[in-house]
Amino acid sequence: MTSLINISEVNKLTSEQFEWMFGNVIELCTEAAANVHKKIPFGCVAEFCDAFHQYLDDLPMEGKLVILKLHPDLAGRMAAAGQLTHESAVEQKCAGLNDLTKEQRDIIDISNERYKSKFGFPFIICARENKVQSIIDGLRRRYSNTRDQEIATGINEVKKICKLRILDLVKDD
Ligand SMILES: NC(=O)N[C@H]1NC(=O)NC1=O
Repeated sequence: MTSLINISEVNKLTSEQFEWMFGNVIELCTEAAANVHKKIPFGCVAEFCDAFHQYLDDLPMEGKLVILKLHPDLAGRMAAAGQLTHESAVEQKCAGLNDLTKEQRDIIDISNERYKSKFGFPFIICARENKVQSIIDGLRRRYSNTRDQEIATGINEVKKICKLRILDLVKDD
């Protein structure tokens, strides 16, 4: 477990150090960290989170789609092959996705594929704020949304994931 660093220490990081530390607060998106580094100094953690959220809001539609597509499926092939990022692996375990029954695994597999073929990007939900049943319910419920609604919902979930990842790394002074 990494120890938390203060926001005033964050403000002193070089861009290389900053990208190393925050390059995965948005899954596999070091570009977000490079962009946010240009905005230092930050007064508090909330302001720091807002800068990442603003980065997401400012992306054009195509950029938002790239972000959504950088996420692995929940309980998908990458998880089975042990190829998740450390953060994603911890989050998926926390939601109980490592202990699925055969029936739950089949439902999630089929629902993930159905979702991806309708929308063209993976179903994204903040795993740490959910458990297996609410993930299955979300997969069912959100499938009937429009693509625009799901892009907005997916980005909103990325924001929640991002905030929790930041809170694992940074504290106020
Ligand atoms: N597909 C998906 O939601 N993946 C993400 N969710 C989460 O909490 N961590 C992830 O990698």
